[in-house]
Amino acid sequence: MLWKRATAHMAGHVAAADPAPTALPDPSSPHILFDGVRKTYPGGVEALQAVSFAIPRGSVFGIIGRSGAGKSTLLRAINMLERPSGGRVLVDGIDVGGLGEEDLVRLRRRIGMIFQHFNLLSAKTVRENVGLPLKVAGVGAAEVRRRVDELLDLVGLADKADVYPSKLSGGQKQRVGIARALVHRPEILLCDEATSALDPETTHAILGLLRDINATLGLTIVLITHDMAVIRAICDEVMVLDRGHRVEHGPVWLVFGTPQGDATRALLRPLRHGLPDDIARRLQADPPAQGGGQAVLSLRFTGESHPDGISLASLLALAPDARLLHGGIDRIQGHAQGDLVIAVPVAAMRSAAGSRFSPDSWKVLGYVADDV
Ligand SMILES: Nc1ncnc2c1ncn2[C@@H]1O[C@H](COP(=O)(O)OP(=O)(O)OP(=O)(O)O)[C@@H](O)[C@H]1O
Repeated sequence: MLWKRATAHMAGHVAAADPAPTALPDPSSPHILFDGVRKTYPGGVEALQAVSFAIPRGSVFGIIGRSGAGKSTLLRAINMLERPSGGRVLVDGIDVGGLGEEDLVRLRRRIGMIFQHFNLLSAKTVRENVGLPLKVAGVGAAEVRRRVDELLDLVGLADKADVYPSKLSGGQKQRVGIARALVHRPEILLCDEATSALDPETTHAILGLLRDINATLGLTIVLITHDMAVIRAICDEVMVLDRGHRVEHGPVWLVFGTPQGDATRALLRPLRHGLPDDIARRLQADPPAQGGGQAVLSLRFTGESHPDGISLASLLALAPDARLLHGGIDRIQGHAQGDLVIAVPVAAMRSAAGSRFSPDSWKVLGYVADDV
């Protein structure tokens, strides 16, 4: 089905140099499967320690972890740029570690790859950069031109075909990288920190392009990043890697809403709405002895009990005088989740505690004597 969709979209035939799959894969089987994959580098660094997980066909799958977690090693094991020391990587059920030279070349044509620093040849034009892998594969000049034109159109660079990379912005360079990665009509696209060198607006545009490509061509996209905002923007599932271990894996909304491990919580911290510094400085552990004052509460919504959003009426029912100080609710994969910091008069706390309104969790952060 994938090949049908890709071919229909690009409105062309598959050139002789393209690898042709012998049978259509079962759409419900994992596209890529890691089975106890280990990697020990010379010198004894254990970069991957018995990592097992599956990547669904046609998904956008994110692998996240801190620097040195083993992300690149894991990504590069999919096309055997990095050979595992143990375990297996299966692509369409085939153990890619057991492939001979020719089959490996074929496999690598089915797996496109883009990089943080684009890896373009500065002495070649955009057209030449994109067409080079086809030329190397022995595809005729007319077919190369036709295919390159299609791809430049797809990535929005039709007017830059004869320009050299030095005249392009970072985002345009990455678009060239994406076009080049798609020349063999791959079924899988690997993205190695593809947006790390780009500004936020360009990152947004490139992530949008990747999502479009995933939807239009049906490619499975596997990306590595250290930025949870990238995962939130385009991934269906995320796997968290820490010191070579798989520590968490699931749908993005679930991992964001209910992170299980310290590594995941640390990666999510920049996206959470914690207590603002100016309020933190004024917080006291107990209510003012003279009476009055405000309790500062943190409410957490994981997306499980209020997936359709947080009712304002129920917030008011919590305490009519409650004030929203800080916070945010995101909608991820149809689940409303986030954190709200509110102030409630201490006198109203008893009724707040008895309210029927229930965030997924809440706690009293402390008290302030006066209005915040
Ligand atoms: N060729 C190599 N030889 C020896 N050690 C290596 C080699 N490549 C990677 N490592 C080590 O393996 C571990 C995992 O590296 P890897 O590049 O996979 O991590 P990463 O999560 O991609 O990191 P980053 O986000 O910094 O790129 C690190 O401790 C790294 O120093």
